[in-house]
Amino acid sequence: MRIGTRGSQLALAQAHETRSRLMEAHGLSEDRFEIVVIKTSGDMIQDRPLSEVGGKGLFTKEIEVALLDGSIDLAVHSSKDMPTVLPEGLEISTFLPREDVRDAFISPKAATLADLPEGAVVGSSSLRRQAMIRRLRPDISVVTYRGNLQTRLRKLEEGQVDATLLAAAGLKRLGLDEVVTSLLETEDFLPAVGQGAICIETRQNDRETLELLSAIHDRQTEICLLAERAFLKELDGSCRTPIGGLARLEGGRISFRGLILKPDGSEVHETSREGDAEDAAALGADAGQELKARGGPDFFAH
Ligand SMILES: NCc1[nH]cc(CCC(=O)O)c1CC(=O)O
Repeated sequence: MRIGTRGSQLALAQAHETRSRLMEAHGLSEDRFEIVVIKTSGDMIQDRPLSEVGGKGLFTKEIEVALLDGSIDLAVHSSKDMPTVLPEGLEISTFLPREDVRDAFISPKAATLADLPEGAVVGSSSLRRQAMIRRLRPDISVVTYRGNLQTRLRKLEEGQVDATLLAAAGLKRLGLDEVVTSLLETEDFLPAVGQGAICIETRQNDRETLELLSAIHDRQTEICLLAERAFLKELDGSCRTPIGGLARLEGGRISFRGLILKPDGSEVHETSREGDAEDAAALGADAGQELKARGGPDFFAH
């Protein structure tokens, strides 16, 4: 079985986690799996914010080509990086149990975002994080900041910025939890849709692979992601719109919160829904439609 992945350290950690879970679930040895590293356009472009190049899909296209032509059998992704519309013939069939969904605050200068001194510089490449920071701390200057996790942490150490925000889940998977200064609670700082959830993309009707994967699938995560991705799909018009969304499942009930922001943080529209787990997708879509209407056309125009 061939497992396709990007070559970043985070992507490799996620591919290894998937392989370990498959080995354990089925009592298979490591040599039954080959990890195939695929370079994507997103990996090759390092000098510009991805939102300027075309955003989502940049980390998946080449991998999806490999899935479709049969050179890999499954592809491991961060749900957060997945477009809401997939190529014909492919599907997200599997979600692993979700990691911590929160954003982590990392700084040698302050314990929390609120404690940063006036005029501090925060590095982030995420439009959502940039807009949320500007909304909470209009005095802070936000600079665009790309590169892999290790590069970003080094820039922080070198003092090029005073703080940065990264997904707690990615840091955990890399064994870098100890760099986290504090965690941003989701009440104040809503994560990206899909944050913390590894998903697996497969060919539709590839029975053998789907059967193998069903043993490691997490239904709870799938339900939450159904709501979040349906929400995102309604708003997807522009990848330059900062969007946050999070669903939680408890006792068969789903609760969802979503928001859209202006990039400068000057305007925000937030909504929430509660309902039956069975209605996850409809509930997310409904929340997305509400925010789309409230934001109006100019909210999404750039
Ligand atoms: N866009 C990059 C990306 N895609 C997924 C993660 C973290 C892992 C996850 O959310 O599952 C990250 C890095 C980050 O946002 O800090």
